[in-house]
Amino acid sequence: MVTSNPCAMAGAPLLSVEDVSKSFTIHLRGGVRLPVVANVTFDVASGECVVLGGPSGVGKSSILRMIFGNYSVDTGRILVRDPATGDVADLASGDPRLVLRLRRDRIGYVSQFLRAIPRVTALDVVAEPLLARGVERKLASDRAAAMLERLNLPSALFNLPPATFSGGEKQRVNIARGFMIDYPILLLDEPTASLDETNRNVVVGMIREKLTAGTAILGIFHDIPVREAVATKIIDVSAFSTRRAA
Ligand SMILES: Nc1ncnc2c1ncn2[C@@H]1O[C@H](COP(=O)(O)OP(=O)(O)OP(=O)(O)O)[C@@H](O)[C@H]1O
Repeated sequence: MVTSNPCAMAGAPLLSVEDVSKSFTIHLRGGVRLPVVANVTFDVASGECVVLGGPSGVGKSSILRMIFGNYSVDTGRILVRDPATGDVADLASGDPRLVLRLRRDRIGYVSQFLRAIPRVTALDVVAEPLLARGVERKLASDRAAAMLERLNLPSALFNLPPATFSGGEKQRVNIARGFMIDYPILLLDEPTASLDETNRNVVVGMIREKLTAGTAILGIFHDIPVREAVATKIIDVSAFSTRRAA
């Protein structure tokens, strides 16, 4: 627990994971079932940065993907609270329209890898979340450029599609995109894994700003200095591992 960071102003949980379990069914192997996690229960409040820890393969990314609605949930609830009204929606209910609405309004997700779309420039990839919310193109582009400059992406790359960028350049485009909107909840899956120290520190600064603004952050950070700089709570996912218990 890092007491010096802004997460100290934690309030009501914006995200509550209650008794969630997940197993995968491998259809190409005769429907064999692979249990991964069970009884996953934790909260993330406004201004808190909860970090999922534990060994490789224990289920950290799977938990993030369930919370973003990429993976279905076998049992349990994923409650997402509206910070303005206090209304609560259960993302685990499996309603695809609800998942899309929560992704648009409440939950941002920075995955480990950028899914580059052919011919779309880095600037447009980053500006897109603003354009989708009706922000005028020039303003969206200016803000995207400022975000990429902050992340030290060379300006010569701004108008190129990221497909041929280095791993760290792609990751910075991905982070810039994920940080353009002030979602109440932000999920971060190893956002600094391919970055050098200078850019890791930039990202730590960006995370701390989000926390000060009241964002509830849930992340995976293998990088120990980054983890120590941002985490208010670390949850060892081994505690929920069905494999360990087996
Ligand atoms: N789509 C899937 N289909 C089948 N099995 C999967 C799928 N996604 C994840 N798994 C399995 O679930 C387990 C947990 O994977 P997960 O990626 O959540 O672990 P992790 O803790 O994030 O690992 P790491 O730290 O190595 O990224 C692994 O054994 C993995 O093979």
